[in-house]
Amino acid sequence: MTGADPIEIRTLTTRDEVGAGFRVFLRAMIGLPLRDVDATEVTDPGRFLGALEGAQVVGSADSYRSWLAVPGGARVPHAAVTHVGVLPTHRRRGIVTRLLTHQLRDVAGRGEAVASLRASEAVIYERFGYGVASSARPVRVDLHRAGLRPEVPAGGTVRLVDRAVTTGALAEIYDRVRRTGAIGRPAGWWRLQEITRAAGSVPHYVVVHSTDGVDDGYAVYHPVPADDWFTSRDKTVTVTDFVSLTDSAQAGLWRHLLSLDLVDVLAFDALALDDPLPLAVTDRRAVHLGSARDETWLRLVDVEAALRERAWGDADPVVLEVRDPILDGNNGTFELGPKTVRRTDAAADLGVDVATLAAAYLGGTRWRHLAAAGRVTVHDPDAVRRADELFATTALPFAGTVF
Ligand SMILES: CC(=O)SCCNC(=O)CCNC(=O)[C@H](O)C(C)(C)COP(=O)(O)OP(=O)(O)OC[C@H]1O[C@@H](n2cnc3c(N)ncnc32)[C@H](O)[C@@H]1OP(=O)(O)O
Repeated sequence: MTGADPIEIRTLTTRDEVGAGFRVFLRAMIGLPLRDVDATEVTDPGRFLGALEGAQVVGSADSYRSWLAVPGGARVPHAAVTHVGVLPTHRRRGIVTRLLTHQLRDVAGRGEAVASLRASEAVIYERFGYGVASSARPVRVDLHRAGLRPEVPAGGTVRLVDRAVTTGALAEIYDRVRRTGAIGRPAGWWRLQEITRAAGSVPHYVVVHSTDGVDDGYAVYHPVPADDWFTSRDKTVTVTDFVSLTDSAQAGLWRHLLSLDLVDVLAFDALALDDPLPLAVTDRRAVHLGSARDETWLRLVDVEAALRERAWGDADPVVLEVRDPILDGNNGTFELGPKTVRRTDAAADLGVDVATLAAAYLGGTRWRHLAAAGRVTVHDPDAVRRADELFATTALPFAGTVF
């Protein structure tokens, strides 16, 4: 065995192996509850990668097949990367490097043009070509001070839904989401929500909104356990999932949540940085905006395909040189314009690594800011302005899904 590589990277195939991979992730994360879950129920078959030392799984990297909504509304085939972990006994030996490199090639082979993840730490994933493409922030609303302004639309009707019948109804609404940055939620994701809620002692409530008889939004919320909910003067309700397909649904759901009796504080886990809620209340200081944090870490797995899928603003073309140290097929120079995306031999106006391009791809990061940070090689200063116009979007990207 001298010289043999003791670590093998491969797809975990059996139920036992996938379970072992899932437990490696939970152990690596330390603080996540060690749930007694059948991992095959909450993962996509054939996508869970393991690092094996003999028969023992010591590292994990998984993904779901999904889609990503890109500027212009197209949905690009997407790998939602998750369950990445290496046992504390096996760290800093290059295991996750091998897993994530293997995974990127696997995702490319499946024809998925992009991958994204939520990062436990901000220093892990850039080396693998991921960049921060969307941000989010928590928001708290003081319900004793916040009232909706009279101009806010009335909204439609809201009904409380029994938890037992929710997943199908919510998935049907969610599947119509078009916002840039939204991702498809696979069956395993929905199943994990059900299992997590069922395992806890905290009640979860679901309200569905309809406009003219058509369901167009929903919210999932739960009380934050207080020592004594009955007498607490700081009763907080947290909204974990807020989906509105229309302005009517957004307003109707606000109306419901802001008028809950008993509740002192309404907390949203994560809202887009440009969410209009602060604009809709009479007392602006009743809405406390938390710190922005990275949300989508995006990887362009097939740069050319990803660039072709998104819509562009109106500006003269930019010639962009892209460097990708892992997926060689992405290296090259591309002409980008409202009517063209093509490889070219022309001299580049700007040069970036693939992670920096991912940060700009959904319109959530400005080229002039990236250039100011030294992350763009600028051959033609005017191209920075043109790139900002080409990549601009009306709304900031936001996913609103943790996986
Ligand atoms: C999408 C998700 O699932 S997010 C959850 C990610 N998982 C976790 O955070 C669980 C806890 N952490 C872990 O399991 C591991 O530390 C991992 C998975 C983050 C890294 O695994 P390792 O096998 O130790 O990484 P590996 O040895 O391949 O390191 C590659 C490089 O990244 C660096 N690196 C890896 N993790 C970290 C970290 N947490 N902080 C700083 N640097 C890191 C290494 O120093 C190394 O740098 P180098 O190439 O310059 O030497």
